[in-house]
Amino acid sequence: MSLSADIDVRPITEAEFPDWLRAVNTGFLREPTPTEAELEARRIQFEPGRYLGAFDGGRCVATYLSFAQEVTAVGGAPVQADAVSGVTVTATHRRRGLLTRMMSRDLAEAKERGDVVATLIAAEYPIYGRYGFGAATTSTEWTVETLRTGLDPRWSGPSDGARVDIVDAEEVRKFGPELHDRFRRATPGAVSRRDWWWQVNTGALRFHPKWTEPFFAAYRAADGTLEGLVAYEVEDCWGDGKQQPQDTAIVRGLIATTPAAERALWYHLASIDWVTRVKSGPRAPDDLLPHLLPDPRAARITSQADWLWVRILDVVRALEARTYEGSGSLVLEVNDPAGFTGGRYRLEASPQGVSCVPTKDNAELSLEVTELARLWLGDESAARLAALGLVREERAGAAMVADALLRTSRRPWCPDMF
Ligand SMILES: CC(=O)SCCNC(=O)CCNC(=O)[C@H](O)C(C)(C)COP(=O)(O)OP(=O)(O)OC[C@H]1O[C@@H](n2cnc3c(N)ncnc32)[C@H](O)[C@@H]1OP(=O)(O)O
Repeated sequence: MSLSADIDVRPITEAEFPDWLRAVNTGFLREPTPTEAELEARRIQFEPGRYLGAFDGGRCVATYLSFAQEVTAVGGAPVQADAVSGVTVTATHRRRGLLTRMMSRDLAEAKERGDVVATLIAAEYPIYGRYGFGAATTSTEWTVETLRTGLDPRWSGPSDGARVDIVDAEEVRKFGPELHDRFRRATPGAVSRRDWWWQVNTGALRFHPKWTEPFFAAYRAADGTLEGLVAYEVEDCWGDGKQQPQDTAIVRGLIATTPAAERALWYHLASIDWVTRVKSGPRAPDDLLPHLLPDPRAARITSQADWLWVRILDVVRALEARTYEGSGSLVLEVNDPAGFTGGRYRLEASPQGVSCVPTKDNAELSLEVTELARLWLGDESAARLAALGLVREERAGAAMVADALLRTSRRPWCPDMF
């Protein structure tokens, strides 16, 4: 067995990409050898310096990649993020510190570059807290029993001049990116999508053997403005004796820039003949969906879990990038064992503006950088973290002040997996 120190952790060359991808597939327990189609499709994204590998002898035994992303802060500002993905360590080399070596290197480079945060979607909860990441958004999935919704069974589209139309993948590639840009800039926690995302999700780049073309439906307001898009597939199922269709519509993604678009697209899904069940896919925990239905109990929560994880690399820029609904002042003592952004800061904020500056004043709330990430987008409550012993009030009532400042009227949401 090689010691971890004998294993070289470094950026891969493009020539090493096939071996690296084989290691990714091995780590994610997929068929190891990539097809030519997968190799070509994934190679498009390759960025020298941002793809790390660990090599034992000639073999790639661990993988890690990062790419530039924007995550929307509370209030709509795009924040420069180091998005982390493709993290694997082959089972033969686990628990020897390889992830720690790759992560330490990448976060140091992100800090050096000036990224404000790092982001990822965690495969398992216990992996990333030790590196300063905190779960910053929650994802909820519903299953809707369409026959119970109480919707008018004769519904055939919006009645105010707006339209829902089936559109082709090619059209989606044209208008989707601009619609998504409007959507994500208005949605704290949402992240930017690369052109590659649209290619893969509309079938222009096909490498997954099980990928099938979904249906796309777009919503246009009466004045013609495109305000929503849903991609869904339908699982065909007929009841005993073929007397009753029982199809399930599975939503791959639904984005909308207005509540009217959201309503019309859910009504569309809940009104498709043969479809008796709609699986919503990942939504915000305070999504409008259940309450858009006359009988909200027709929508049942089928899963709820942490989704986007954030690692704050620059406390001042992260806290100054967002807006605040309340007014107040709070001294935070942030502990960052990795040394990127720890310190004592005075946050002064109101709907009119914010300042966050290093201070020598007494701390009022002490917390790890991990917990600050959980609070940053407004999804978590400082009072709850205090009750859990995860933040400490140095002044009585400081957690309540933090909540009045940091919490938001709508919860953040990241619809994407990356
Ligand atoms: C953003 C993404 O890509 S998410 C996908 C993550 N990848 C996977 O889940 C694929 C399967 N798992 C793996 O490949 C590996 O187990 C990894 C990448 C999760 C961990 O890699 P390792 O090299 O084993 O981690 P490393 O040895 O650096 O561990 C550092 C510490 O984290 C702990 N740790 C690592 N993984 C886990 C885990 N899954 N659960 C609990 N603790 C963990 C280790 O025990 C160690 O703790 P210690 O410092 O107290 O001893």
